[in-house]
Formats: sequence, C-alpha cells, structure tokens
Amino acid sequence: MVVLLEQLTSDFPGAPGQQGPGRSVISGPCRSGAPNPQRSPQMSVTQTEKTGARTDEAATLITGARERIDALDDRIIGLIQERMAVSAVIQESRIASGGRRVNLNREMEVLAHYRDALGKPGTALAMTMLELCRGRI
Ligand SMILES: C=C(O[C@@H]1C=C(C(=O)O)C=C[C@H]1O)C(=O)O
Repeated sequence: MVVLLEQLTSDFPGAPGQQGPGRSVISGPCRSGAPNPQRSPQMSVTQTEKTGARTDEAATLITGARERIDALDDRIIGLIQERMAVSAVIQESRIASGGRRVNLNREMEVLAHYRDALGKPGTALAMTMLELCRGRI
C-alpha cells in the first residue's frame, strides 16, 4: 500500500518534477535493472523506494523535507482541532440562546477568506473544515 501511494503521489505523469525544465531524465541501465551509477552502495533500497529519488543527495533532501511536512501537518491538525473546539462553543451558545447551529452569512465570510488566500481549492478546503466544525448540512 505504501508503494502504491508513492506511485500515485510522485510517479504519475503530472506530478511535480515530472515535466518541465530542470528535470533530470533517468534512462539506460537504471531502467533495465543494471546498477545505477548515481546511487551509492550506502544508500538503502528502502530509502530510494520511499522517496522516489535517484540519488543520495535527493533522497536525503526529501527525507528531511518530509520530516518538516510531518511536523507541519501535526501543527495543522492541532489547529483544526482547536478551531473545532472554539466553533463548538459558539454553536452551543447560539443553540442555548434559541438560535440555530449554522450561520450561513458567517460561513460565506469564512469561505471568501480562504478563497482570497488560496484560490478555488481554498474554497473546497474551507468547506471541508466547516463540515468538520459543524457537521454536514
Ligand atoms: C462558529 C460559528 O458557527 C458555525 C460554524 C462556523 C465555523 O466553524 O466557522 C461558521 C458559521 C456557523 O455555521 C459562527 O457562527 O461563528
């Protein structure tokens, strides 16, 4: 499954780095199973398979950058959980006062905020986040 995900996310034709200037084309012996002259013996097959890199240098860079991404994702998830808790306080207060859980005018403001910052995918991200915070409507 891990290998499949790796292929899906980094080896499909439209993946970042698959096209355009600066992409090094690997051909010849590497593809036919013969030893890759760019890959040193110290580099474990596991690391190259995990990163999709063809050189030690790229594998090291990718491994370090992925650790940063994992740390960022942990913080993003923590912030989303914090947002869910704050949103719940608002919703419970409004419901207790006799109002409704959902306030569409406010949700439009949130959607516009994300769209202005991140473009069209920002809207989709905000919709998912709103669903996490108030459930499906
Ligand atoms: C948190 C609120 O309640 C609901 C949840 C929202 C959110 O999580 O951003 C926005 C609007 C409401 O549907 C609010 O009104 O501010």
